[in-house]
Amino acid sequence: MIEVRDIVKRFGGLVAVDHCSLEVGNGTITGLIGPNGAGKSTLFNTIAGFIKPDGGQILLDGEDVTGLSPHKLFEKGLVRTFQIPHELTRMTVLENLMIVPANQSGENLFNAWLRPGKAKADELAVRRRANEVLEMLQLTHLRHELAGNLSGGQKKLLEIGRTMMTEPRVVLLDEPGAGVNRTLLGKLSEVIQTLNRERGYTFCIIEHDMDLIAQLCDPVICMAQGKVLAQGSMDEIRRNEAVLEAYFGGGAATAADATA
Ligand SMILES: Nc1ncnc2c1ncn2[C@@H]1O[C@H](COP(=O)(O)OP(=O)(O)OP(=O)(O)O)[C@@H](O)[C@H]1O
Repeated sequence: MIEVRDIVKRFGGLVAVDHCSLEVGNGTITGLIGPNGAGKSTLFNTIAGFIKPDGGQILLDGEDVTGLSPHKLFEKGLVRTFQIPHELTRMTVLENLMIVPANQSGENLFNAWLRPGKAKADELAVRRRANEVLEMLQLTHLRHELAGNLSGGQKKLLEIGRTMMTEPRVVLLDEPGAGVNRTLLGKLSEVIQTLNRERGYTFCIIEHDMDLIAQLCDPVICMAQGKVLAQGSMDEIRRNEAVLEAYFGGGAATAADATA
């Protein structure tokens, strides 16, 4: 689904992504791990169009999409989740979902005036979709709550919910488990797995919580110093010497420690 070919990204003299090549297979939940500063977020932002690479190519389903804007990539079905922006924290959970669909003709004042019936029908369809998403995320009881009042885990669910309003093909998730309690983490994994199995979403997930990665992801790709160091199942990654070296710099730790 995504092919990263020889991507390079420099910040001044620092090479954050260094001739990195990897693939995210269609229908997979691919994990991206690696020590701090390995270049994971920079690569993510490059794939999602927020950063222009200094070299290399990104292919989406075989099409060269290198350098396209996030907006164009979004239209092509590639979405990167973000923290709920500050302005949206003062809107309700339901409103946060309803403002996502870009092509809702009701948004256009002229359209609403010329074709009020169509705008109304679109709004109803979006509302129905938003309610389905809330149901699936078990957030229905919070639909009129301000997004800013949600817990960290509920906000993460809402971030994923916002991607579900547009039926994307690939979702890039940056640390979905960060700051989320165990109960909601279970819910979050369940939602990701359901979207993957039942709706065919492909996921690429950056995560430091190795339990979550082990539970969700196959394959797992480990980056270090801007490059891919190893790829395989979580079991293979746990046993990989180069991965250990990257995490511990040759210390006496075991592979289990590196990925625990
Ligand atoms: N905007 C920027 N300007 C300058 N340097 C940057 C910028 N963004 C990232 N870097 C540097 O690029 C390198 C890779 O950073 P990146 O955030 O991609 O790593 P990461 O693997 O996501 O790390 P972490 O797991 O800690 O989030 C780091 O050395 C970082 O300091």
